[in-house]
Amino acid sequence: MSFSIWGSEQEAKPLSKSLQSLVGKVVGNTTPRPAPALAEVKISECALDAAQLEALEAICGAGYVSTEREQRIPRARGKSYFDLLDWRVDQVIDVPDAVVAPKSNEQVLELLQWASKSSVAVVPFGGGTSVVGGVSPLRGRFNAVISLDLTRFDAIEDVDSISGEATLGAGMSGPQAEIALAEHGLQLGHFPQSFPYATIGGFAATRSSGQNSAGYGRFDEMVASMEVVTPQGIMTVGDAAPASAAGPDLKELFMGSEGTFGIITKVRLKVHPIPEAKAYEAFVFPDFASGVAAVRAVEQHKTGPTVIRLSDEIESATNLTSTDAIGEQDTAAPHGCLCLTMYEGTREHVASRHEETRNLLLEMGATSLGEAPVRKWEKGRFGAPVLRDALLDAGVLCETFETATTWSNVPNLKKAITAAVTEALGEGNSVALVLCHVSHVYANGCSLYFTILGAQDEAPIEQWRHAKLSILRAITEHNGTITHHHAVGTDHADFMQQEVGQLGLGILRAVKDHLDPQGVLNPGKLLP
Ligand SMILES: Cc1cc2nc3c(=O)[nH]c(=O)nc-3n(C[C@H](O)[C@H](O)[C@H](O)COP(=O)(O)OP(=O)(O)OC[C@H]3O[C@@H](n4cnc5c(N)ncnc54)[C@H](O)[C@@H]3O)c2cc1C
Repeated sequence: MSFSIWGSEQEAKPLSKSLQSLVGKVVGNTTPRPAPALAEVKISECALDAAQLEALEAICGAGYVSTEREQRIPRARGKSYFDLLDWRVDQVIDVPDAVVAPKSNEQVLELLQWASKSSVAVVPFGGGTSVVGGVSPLRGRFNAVISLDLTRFDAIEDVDSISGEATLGAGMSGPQAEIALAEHGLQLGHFPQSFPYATIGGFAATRSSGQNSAGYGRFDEMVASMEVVTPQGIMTVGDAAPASAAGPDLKELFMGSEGTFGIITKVRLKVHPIPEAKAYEAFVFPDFASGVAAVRAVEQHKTGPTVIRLSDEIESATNLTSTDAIGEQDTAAPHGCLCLTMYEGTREHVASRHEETRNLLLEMGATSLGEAPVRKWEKGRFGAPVLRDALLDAGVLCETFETATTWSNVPNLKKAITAAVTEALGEGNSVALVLCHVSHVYANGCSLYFTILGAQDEAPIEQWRHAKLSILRAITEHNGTITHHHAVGTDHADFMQQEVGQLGLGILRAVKDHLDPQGVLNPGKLLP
């Protein structure tokens, strides 16, 4: 993946005519702010001396410690709007002093113990798709910082197809994992939009949730156990048995710990047979409220779609679910809210789940649009983020964020967030287009995922920081979570006390102090 954009340069796409016209209408004139070439980026000096680099090489092996720009620059930022803007604003970028790639638990342990003795911070790096500042190379109170790349944990260790479990290396990307499992007729079914680049370890470290979560659950629900290396030792967390009552579940401590408690090196996952059949159907609802009521009914009656998503009126009208047609008049759902559903499983199950879900949705006010809109969405679903790069190059403010709440609070929270972002950007005369959808559902509530488009002002980082603060305040004041699946990183850390309370924060700090007494693991992330 290229350092300053989503995906590779070959995947980059110019803005389509329809998207240009949408931007022109909503945002007005903008000043282009293109990303620099790698050779033009100004970076921080390497703070490690020759003896330290030698020590690192003795641990990881020759060729697995690098201080080259080509290695350090791509590991300096994730893929949030802040991260992508950082490259586009002329400044010296703080990059990790070295990139190291250990290959075994023993090497990781030795590395963490060396870092603890040598006052060097360690930032675990999976796919680098964090959108919350999770991989930023913060030094904290240390002299130097290294990026610990998990790439060499890339093997499928063992597969128990009778029990439906497989152990995967934490550095395997989404596609690597699915290809390896497919050889055994198995599938994980975790498809976040970052699937092409994000890794198994990253999914666990951030409690990721994929687009098929209605069918297969969140990533944390797929984890049976994990191998974790901390400066204090190597451990396996989670149950060898399918369930256990032996006290609190320790794997929960590491899920969502964002590299601050330990390095996840292997994950034992619950997997299932590759589905035999699929079915698709899209619907339109007259408004968001009736759509939300219907999606809730589907989840509470457990009629069983694998994917269910509902766009609000503005997202439906801008055609956001169809990458190549964003901004075109949506002929499928011109007035109303688009709802996409997909079903996977055996032929009989797919047929019965589809029928039961469709009957319920129709009863609750939906009109069927057939299968074409869902097929289009499925085809383009990993491609949309590429468009953000073109928008940023053109000087457009474009970011996404998410939260979750109970069904009864959905209207209240959506209204509060929309008002907060519109007001915050409006103060600087940047009109904001606020799009929203529901894409992860639970019996008691759902996530709300927002996409924002606006005009960048002359200080775009400060502009978005101000807006983001207003959004987080609106979320915490209106009973949302600060993150449903993007995690905390640096961007949400100041709101962790509101999220878990002072006592809760104390528990997390006590765990950190026990496992990482010198505090070298990912300083500045998760914990304020
Ligand atoms: C375009 C785009 C779309 C996205 N869509 C989704 C989505 O649909 N659903 C979703 O959940 N998220 C999504 N994300 C967010 C991101 O992809 C997830 O947070 C993902 O789980 C990160 O995985 P990664 O391997 O890239 O981790 P990284 O970005 O490398 O790291 C994330 C955090 O985890 C830590 N970490 C990484 N690996 C390990 C490890 N092995 N052990 C300990 N700590 C580790 C890092 O230090 C960092 O703090 C999206 C991001 C982008 C850019």
